[in-house]
Amino acid sequence: MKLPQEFIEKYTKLLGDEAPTFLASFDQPSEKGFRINPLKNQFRQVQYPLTDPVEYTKSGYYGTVSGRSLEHQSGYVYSQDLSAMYVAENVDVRAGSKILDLCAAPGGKSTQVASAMDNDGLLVSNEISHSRAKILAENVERIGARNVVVLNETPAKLAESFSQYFDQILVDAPCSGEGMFRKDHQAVSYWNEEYPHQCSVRQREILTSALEMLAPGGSLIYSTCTFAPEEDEQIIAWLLETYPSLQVAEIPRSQGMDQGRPEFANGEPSLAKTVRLWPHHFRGDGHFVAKLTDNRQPASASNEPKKKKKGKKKTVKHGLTADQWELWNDFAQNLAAKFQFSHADLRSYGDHLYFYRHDWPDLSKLKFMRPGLLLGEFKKKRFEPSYTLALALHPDDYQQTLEFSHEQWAAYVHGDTVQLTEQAPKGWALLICEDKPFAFGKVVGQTVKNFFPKGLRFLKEPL
Ligand SMILES: C[S@@+](CC[C@H](N)C(=O)[O-])C[C@H]1O[C@@H](n2cnc3c(N)ncnc32)[C@H](O)[C@@H]1O
Repeated sequence: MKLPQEFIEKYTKLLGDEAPTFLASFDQPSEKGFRINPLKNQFRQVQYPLTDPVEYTKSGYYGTVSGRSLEHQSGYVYSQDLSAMYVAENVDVRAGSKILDLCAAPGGKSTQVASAMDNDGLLVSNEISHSRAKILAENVERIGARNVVVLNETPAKLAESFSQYFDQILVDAPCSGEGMFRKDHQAVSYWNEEYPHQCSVRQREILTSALEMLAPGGSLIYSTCTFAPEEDEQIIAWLLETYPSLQVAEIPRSQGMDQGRPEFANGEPSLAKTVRLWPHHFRGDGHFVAKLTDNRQPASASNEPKKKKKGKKKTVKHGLTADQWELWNDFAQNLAAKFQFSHADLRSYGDHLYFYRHDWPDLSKLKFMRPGLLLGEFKKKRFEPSYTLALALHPDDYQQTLEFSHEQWAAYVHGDTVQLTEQAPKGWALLICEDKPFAFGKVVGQTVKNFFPKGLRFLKEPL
């Protein structure tokens, strides 16, 4: 690969004797990884070998998965770079955690955090770019979590609504992407000597908003996929100087992971607790990760803002009409107990119905892609369950199921109507292939009408 001359000179100066191996690593092929998804039933039953686990993760494996496989479509696997999957492992998931992933698209880290949360607490997954936020929403939907809200906001706008709200914030910052050079040759063409500095200005802005949203006693995980000190150790040094309540936390390092380099910034010794994944030492493309904890006293019950006195009962915005409630209940009779939501936990936006817990914060002033789990759509006098809901179900969560062969699955995801060999009960059926729920279909006689979302249809990979 032809690297920019200034890049070669910069890293030759920074790394000395090590520079030639570092620079040569850009000509090595990228090694691939994927994660399996514990939110799914029988989540280890996938066609991909689980013989080579990634030791620093709970659900990562070395190997390649196809984006056009049953496992990928139904959210059982997620392809992810080996260094990227280290980042979210450092988020502490606790009971009732309130977590923000501020720069979240396409969703590698959000899906990993959501899988670990096991539908408990709240994950707000945000992306500033609308087109990327759409992809983020699709990826989040596939994994079948019920506790994720997908927003499309600027960090500053979010900070207006979520002052000191989150106990964990992940900032996987937009960066100069030097760790992407191997995979994305175009990333090399964007690079110039000034680029890391320009990125660092934006990173400070993003972090300023992030810190406004961090609850006292919470933690911030900051990561980039670049090697530039301006965007890595120097950003952490700036955070420590600007926010005296922050300190760098020790995070576990596995084989091939290096300590951060205090000498790349102001020499502050605690910068050695940050972690560098260099491509010439580690099997991934490269990352920088730091965890900072805030040592202000967490708000206790006694000093939390007092609840407003009882007065007029607030009407829930976007509550359901009586007709909508009845249509939903007709459908929900077929669902397992964990999907019997109370009226207060449902919201309708236009004709769309969402599960959104009443104790989650008000989103009405924010741009959202997915305000909670999309359950379905009201159409005239009927309720149509969503694809997203199908992906959040286990086979025994819905009464009427239909087992499809792999060929029938391939036809369905391509958008075809599927003929059955015998009659099945009329109405909605949860479609299942190899024990994996993958969509809803509507049965009429011996035909399953296709409700696979048009924009997601695809041809399965050639065998
Ligand atoms: C490194 S990527 C995030 C990758 C993601 N965390 C994942 O694991 O899939 C950084 C993201 O930050 C977004 N971004 C760009 N400018 C931003 C800004 N000013 N504030 C917040 N996010 C920004 C980009 O659109 C991009 O999606």
